[in-house]
Amino acid sequence: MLDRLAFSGVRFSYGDQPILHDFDIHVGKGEFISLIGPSGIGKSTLFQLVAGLLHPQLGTITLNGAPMEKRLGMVGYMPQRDALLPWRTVVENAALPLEIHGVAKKEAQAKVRLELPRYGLSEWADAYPSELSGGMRQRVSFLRALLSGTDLMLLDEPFSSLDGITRMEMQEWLMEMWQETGSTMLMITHDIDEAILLADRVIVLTGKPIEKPVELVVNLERPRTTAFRNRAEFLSLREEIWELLRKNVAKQSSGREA
Ligand SMILES: Nc1ncnc2c1ncn2[C@@H]1O[C@H](COP(=O)(O)OP(=O)(O)OP(=O)(O)O)[C@@H](O)[C@H]1O
Repeated sequence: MLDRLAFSGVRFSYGDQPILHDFDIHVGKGEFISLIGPSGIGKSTLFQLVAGLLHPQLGTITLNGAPMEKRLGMVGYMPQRDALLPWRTVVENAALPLEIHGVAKKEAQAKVRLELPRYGLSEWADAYPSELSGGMRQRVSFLRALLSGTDLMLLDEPFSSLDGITRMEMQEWLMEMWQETGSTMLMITHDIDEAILLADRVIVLTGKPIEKPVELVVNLERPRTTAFRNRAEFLSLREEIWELLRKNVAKQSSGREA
């Protein structure tokens, strides 16, 4: 089967600061991939390359096996903070990508209203972002990204601004949405437990430039709940990822001292 997304031999640098060197990843259709790595390693740069906002200096990025120059609009993007427009209601915010694609306003908003129940937002259709909780705002943001008409979603630390309890609720909710929609998801997170709980594979990004990402398969059945965190397989994966990250941080700080 064709990869939904593939990086082959990708090289990218900002001036003389190398970020990726001969970088390969392959993401299958419908997979959930978590990307984890230390701050500043290049995770957001990776997303900008996927979205076509940046271009590799060498190598290729393909969607469904085809190299695409213009990928903007072919991926849905959910940022760390919801970036909802404060002067638009829930329905008006979520309908935005449909309107941009030329769907008439009335029709776009009717489509959004049909979706709201499974986002737990039926009662909030005409509310403004300032009236919503953080979790609700992120659900609107997710719906908006999904309505951009693609099944390839980039989630950039989607729950980092939420409190611990809401974050756990949202993780379970996202797993349900992923299973319902069959979307392909790439999620950046700094949270090892979140990375494992949600993903089929965790890709650990280390090194400067990032060269050979370490990929760990999460062999836990689905559906999963946050209680899976206590399982022996989960704990051993967590230890393995932490070891990889710790080694890398230690290497970087000894490099700085040298
Ligand atoms: N437009 C740019 N021009 C020059 N350097 C940049 C640019 N954007 C990012 N960088 C640098 O590239 C490196 C990787 O940045 P990036 O934001 O991709 O990392 P990150 O892993 O997403 O970081 P964080 O986890 O802190 O969000 C950093 O050292 C950053 O300072």
